[in-house]
Amino acid sequence: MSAEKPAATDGIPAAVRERHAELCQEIDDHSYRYYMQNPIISDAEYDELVAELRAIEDAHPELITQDSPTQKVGAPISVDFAAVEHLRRMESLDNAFSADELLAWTQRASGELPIDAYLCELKIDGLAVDLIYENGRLVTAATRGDGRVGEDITLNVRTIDVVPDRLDESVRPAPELLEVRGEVFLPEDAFKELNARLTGEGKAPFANPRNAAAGSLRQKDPRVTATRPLSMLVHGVGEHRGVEITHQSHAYDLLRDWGLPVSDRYRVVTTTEEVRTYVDYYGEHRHDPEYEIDGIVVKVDDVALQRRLGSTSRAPRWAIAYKYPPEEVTTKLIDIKVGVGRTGRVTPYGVMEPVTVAGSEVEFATLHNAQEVERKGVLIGDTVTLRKAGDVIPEILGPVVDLRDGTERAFVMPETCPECGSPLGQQKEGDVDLRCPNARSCPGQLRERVFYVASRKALDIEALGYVAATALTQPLEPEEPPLTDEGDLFDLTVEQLLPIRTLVLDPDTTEPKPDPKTGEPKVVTFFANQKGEPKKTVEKLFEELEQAKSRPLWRVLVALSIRHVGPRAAEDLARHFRSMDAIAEASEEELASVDGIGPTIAQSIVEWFTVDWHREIVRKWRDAGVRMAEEGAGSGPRPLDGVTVVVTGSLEGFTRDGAKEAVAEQGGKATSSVSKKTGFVVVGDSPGSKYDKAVKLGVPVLDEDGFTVLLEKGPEAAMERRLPTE
Ligand SMILES: NC(=O)c1ccc[n+]([C@@H]2O[C@H](COP(=O)([O-])OP(=O)(O)OC[C@H]3O[C@@H](n4cnc5c(N)ncnc54)[C@H](O)[C@@H]3O)[C@@H](O)[C@H]2O)c1
Ligand SMILES: [Zn+2]
Repeated sequence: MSAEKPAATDGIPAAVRERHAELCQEIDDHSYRYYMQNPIISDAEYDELVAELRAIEDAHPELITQDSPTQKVGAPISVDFAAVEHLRRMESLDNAFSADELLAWTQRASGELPIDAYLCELKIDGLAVDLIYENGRLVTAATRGDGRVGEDITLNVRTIDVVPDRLDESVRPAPELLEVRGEVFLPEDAFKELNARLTGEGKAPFANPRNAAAGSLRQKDPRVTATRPLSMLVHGVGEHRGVEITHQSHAYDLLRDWGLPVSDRYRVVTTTEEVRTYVDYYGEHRHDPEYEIDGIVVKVDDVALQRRLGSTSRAPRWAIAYKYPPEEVTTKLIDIKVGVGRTGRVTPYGVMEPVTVAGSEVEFATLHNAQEVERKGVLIGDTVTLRKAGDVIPEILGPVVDLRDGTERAFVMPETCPECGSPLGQQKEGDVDLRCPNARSCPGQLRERVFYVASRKALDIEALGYVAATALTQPLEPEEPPLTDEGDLFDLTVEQLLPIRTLVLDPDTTEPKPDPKTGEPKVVTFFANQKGEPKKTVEKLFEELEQAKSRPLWRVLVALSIRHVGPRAAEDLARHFRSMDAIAEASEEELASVDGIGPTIAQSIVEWFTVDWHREIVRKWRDAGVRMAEEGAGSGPRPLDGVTVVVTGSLEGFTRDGAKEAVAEQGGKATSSVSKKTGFVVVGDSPGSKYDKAVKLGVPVLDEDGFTVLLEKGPEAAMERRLPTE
């Protein structure tokens, strides 16, 4: 190739030329690792390198050679496998990194040719595999390799359950020749189990499901592959004889009939707007499939038009991959610390070099328990793959083992509570969790419980946030905190609050936040201003505490932090027993006989009420005027408490206002605009954009019958009546 390179006298700055060469080398190295071993950078970082290379080549097309990573497909092939020449070239895909880029592509394509339909499908993050069936029998399976020649992995692919050895001929006979393309992947759960098994055997775990799938499939010994629950979905046809294929979707019908695994998540659409809807839908439902996806693929459905559009050196012009913003990044796991929660559970969490993923900066990720740390096989000091999906909490997937340098060390679960020093223990034999037994006065547990009393799930006291909870339970000054348990919460006085000075703790880690000016831990007088007068928040706090006293009984129950008693169980208990006393006096059997209350909850409640200081909390709250019983008939928790409902279109049995009143009567709120917080959207005849919005946001949709169920039986029963929206 070097002979083709233009001489240095062509005006390209030497630095650009050098960077170009460096990028080509670096990208080739990463490709080699990715396809042959395990990658050491995330796909997003890799894509950035490629984008930089492309930008240089766009500015200086003379630098482009056939050898550039922008011009070729995939990887070399390993000597561990025999080489197989593909009957038809296996291509890569061009990428669009924004919806606009994608739509520009569809608009350009439809401008050039009379395209009447696009097929949209998920871009599975697995490995490309080529299957060849001759007269219905699987004869070869191969990796993509460089697109022309791949590796023979027939024996390994035969171990995959969903790949038929013989095509099913019950609907139609198999063709003489059929080359099928698809993606092999390891389902998410199987990935987790595999890593647990590997670490249990003292072997290196995988960094993410895609690497695990590749490592499992490209085994020299197919017996090893057979132990890995790989799966496959097919998404294309190469060479074929003895069958006519008119459309991509037609191919999928045939493949499905022949017993090949075809996804049922693809859609054939006719407009650009529908392409966008599909992209948006899976943007919100990215984790519905059991495999990882990194984008969606849009293909021209008509095969004759595909042929007319043809291919570049590495990718078809009739398809494009839209990539979702990356959710997986790599970062350094600096430390593993432990925190103590509201119920005394002590949980390890990873402290990482801060990294931006899915639009937010992530620095911490829970690791649940010591066993989980072991199962994931991560060491302190590892580079790890971190995933943050939407508003889901960030998760460490696994270590990048190839980057270890020997300085990494294993996490050891501490034996004492990080907040109060009490020796940790299991509550029951066989528990995976370790707990701090010092429930009443462990500052960590008390702070978390007080914070929880104020949460939306419980008494909803906005002015009592994490700093206030810290200030009340663990101030720097005065020495005696106003609260030594949550019993005195409703008896606080302004005089108690004003002298308080407190650290500002980070709710995620319980570590002090630094003062940006000094770098020292930040200390505040939370309730008093500089003159020592109460701040606005004090008035608000007392107002909200007053309001909290008349919240429904079930919320009071939740606020007590009885293990296993969340909002749902609390509602069932309140509805059945109607007073705190009745619940406190009920036997385990009586409790367990209530609908929705199992033996675990029943036992936990009885145990809770045997503790003196617990009963004291109830007594003090009652004395302070906190509601301890449902008042009169019909004023109990209603099925739609806290649920917002939007009714759109016309219903037969209700007028617009009638429907709203019916919702309000059951404790719900009828609103007119759909948001993520909407509980249900009820659609009558000719619903409009609200229906589309509900589908887009994943809000459950009900018809009129479902609405009646919602009013009579509540949200849970209504969920079972939700309309399919896919
Ligand atoms: N982390 C690393 O070090 C590293 C190194 C090399 C490559 N990579 C990753 O691989 C990508 C490049 O690989 P590529 O050339 O395979 O391109 P690609 O993954 O962007 O797209 C092409 C491939 O998508 C697959 N695919 C999945 N679902 C499909 C569907 N429904 N229809 C058609 N094809 C589908 C096909 O196997 C096809 O070969 C990079 O963007 C990067 O994300 C990462
Ligand atoms: Zn403790």
